Amino acid sequence: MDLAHVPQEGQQDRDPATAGWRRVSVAVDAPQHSGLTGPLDYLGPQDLSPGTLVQVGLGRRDTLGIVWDDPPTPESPDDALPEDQLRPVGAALDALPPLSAAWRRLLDFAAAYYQRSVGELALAVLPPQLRDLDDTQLRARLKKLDKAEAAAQQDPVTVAPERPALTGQQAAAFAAVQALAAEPTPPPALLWGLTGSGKTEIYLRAAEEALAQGRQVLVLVPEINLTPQLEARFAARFAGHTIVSLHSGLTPAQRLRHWLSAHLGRAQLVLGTRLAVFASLPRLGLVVVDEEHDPSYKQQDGARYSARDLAVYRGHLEKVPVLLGSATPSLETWQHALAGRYRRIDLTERIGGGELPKVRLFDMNRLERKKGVTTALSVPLLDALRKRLERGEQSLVFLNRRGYAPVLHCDQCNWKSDCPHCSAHQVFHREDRTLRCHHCGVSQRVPRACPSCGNPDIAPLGRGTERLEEQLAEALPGARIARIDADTTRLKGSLEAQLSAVHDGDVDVLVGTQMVAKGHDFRRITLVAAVNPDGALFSNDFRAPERLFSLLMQVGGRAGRDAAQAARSELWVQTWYPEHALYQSLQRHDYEAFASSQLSERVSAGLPPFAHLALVRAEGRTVEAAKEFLEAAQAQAMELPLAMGLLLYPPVPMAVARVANVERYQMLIEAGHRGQLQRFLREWLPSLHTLKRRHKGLLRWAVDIDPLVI
Ligand SMILES: Nc1ncnc2c1ncn2[C@@H]1O[C@H](COP(=O)(O)OP(=O)(O)OP(=O)(O)O)[C@@H](O)[C@H]1O
Ligand SMILES: [Zn+2]
Repeated sequence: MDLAHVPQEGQQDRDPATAGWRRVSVAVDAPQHSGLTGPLDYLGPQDLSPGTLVQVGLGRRDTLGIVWDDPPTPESPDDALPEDQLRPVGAALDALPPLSAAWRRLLDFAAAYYQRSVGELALAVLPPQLRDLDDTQLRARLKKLDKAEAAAQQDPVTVAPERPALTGQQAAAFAAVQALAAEPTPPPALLWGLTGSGKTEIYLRAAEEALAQGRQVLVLVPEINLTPQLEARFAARFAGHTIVSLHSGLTPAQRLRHWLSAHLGRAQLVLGTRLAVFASLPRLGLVVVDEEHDPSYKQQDGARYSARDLAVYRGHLEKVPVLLGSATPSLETWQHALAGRYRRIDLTERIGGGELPKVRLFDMNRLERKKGVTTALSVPLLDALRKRLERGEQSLVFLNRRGYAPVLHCDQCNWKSDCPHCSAHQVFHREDRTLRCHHCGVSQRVPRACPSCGNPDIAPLGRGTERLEEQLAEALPGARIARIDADTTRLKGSLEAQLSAVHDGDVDVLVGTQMVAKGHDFRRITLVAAVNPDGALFSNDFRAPERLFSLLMQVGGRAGRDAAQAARSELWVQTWYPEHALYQSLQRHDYEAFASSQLSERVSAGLPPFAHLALVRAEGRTVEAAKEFLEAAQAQAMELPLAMGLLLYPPVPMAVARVANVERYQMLIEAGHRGQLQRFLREWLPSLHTLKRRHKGLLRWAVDIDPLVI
């Protein structure tokens, strides 16, 4: 039943205050499972423009809504409630200019594509504080914003910022970007450039151009905290301009302020993470997506959108250029470029003649195997590290696993530190003597003896960054060793402090997870070593090799950025499989060869970008609940004519099947055409809401379109 419109007592007697009002549609946060997907009809004044924020009643509560576009004329009069049964809208937030038609079309598209209700998505991407303010309070906030901006205008920056002369290649790339911007409907562009080839300078120039034309620029980055340098470079280049950031680390008040500044057209530059793709920008002129291949552009809960893909759609909608930058583009983007749908712009040389590090594939099979000897730090690697120390150069040791050891183990009874709530081990963290589950977060003190047999000799198995740091300290006495991972950077500002210690040369050997791989412009690193990267070669996850290749290229790209040292820069890969095609391409820095071999595997396996996937996940109190729901859902799907030609795989447990005592199952759907998949889902998914009510042990289900991990 349409709860929003249950006529309240007395409502039929039309209030004279609403005389002459008309039918308006309003997007409200009605979650999908209530069965209301589109905007709802209300009564509103004649002059209420689409995009205005209004208070409306929804069921028994009041909520914020957005006036959407004119309600469609219903096909039959029965489809719409008669006007005298519609509820009138409440107060409007008039202080705020309406959200633009382009913004509403972006939301319409995203909601339809990711199978969410438009109101739920639209309200979720607005700053949360907007819901709590009335028009008067909002006016006060706007006044404060005016004051702050007037104060900033007081000391205008007069000195023009320094900017380097472009290299020949950069000049050509920039000319290509300019040509793109001049087209009436610019296609998206892939800026494919080696690490350290000066991509950022191209973003800066392109931004300058757009700003000069009075347009706004949106720059998306994967994780803002990991790239303080990029932010600093934009801030330095555009001193005197209004730059705001949008990401989840802001306080609610900051987020509202920054959002307002963008919405009012005052912020000229918006730098943000994936959620910023939904920023309201009335004069958008350019979108940049840095490190476009990065998995963090994909939202992992709620509406699981890809900010990269939505950025491309937004560019198309608003006819503005979208620059996708990467040294190792996602295979989706690469394939678009190969097919000519995206324009490709290449930067093939490092700035200042810096060379890419020489890649050494270190064959672990050649090591003498002795029990108890650590293989993470092979003798030749330690020698190489010592050499750097003697020369006063820096090294980076990369291991994508935090903690001390992934598991504690008793070799008498074979006890392992399993998480009681998840199908995963608890990771041993030595620093605070805890066992912690990285899936559900549960943590406990390390037991003194084996909880199962009492053996006091329980030992860590395997190695994380914490242990690696300890082993390095033993092997390299006197070396200044630092570690950067999610554990050492929990406190606000600690990452920045640690990064600047590296930049200032206060660190000899840096140990870290993928956090150290991202765009840091370290100048003194001449050796990068990946000590144990093989795991991804044989993963079930078809994207694992792609991620490993880009991670290694990216982390290797931290070495040799200073031309003077580039010649002796090395990337070491300790591997049991030196002949593997992935490593062979890596050794030649040959992304193209890697991409082409991956793409041919994907063609034959029927995987993206040649097929389109959707994943339905179900979580239940029991395995049966989750599994049976998906089986019933599949049976319903089979009845639909639209399922013809689609592949519906049988439900299977997720890779980590149990998290926090919840059993997780998933079911994959594969289609040759995007449109076909979309039409099928639109028809099928609504029936799952009803189905859920019949499966009592089912906690929730969700759909993930274009899932990153399957
Ligand atoms: N034309 C230029 N002249 C001199 N220095 C430049 C020029 N362009 C860029 N640089 C400098 O070269 C270094 C590398 O450039 P930049 O960081 O833009 O590369 P990138 O391709 O973005 O690298 P990554 O992908 O590794 O982040 C930076 O220190 C930058 O300031
Ligand atoms: Zn757990």
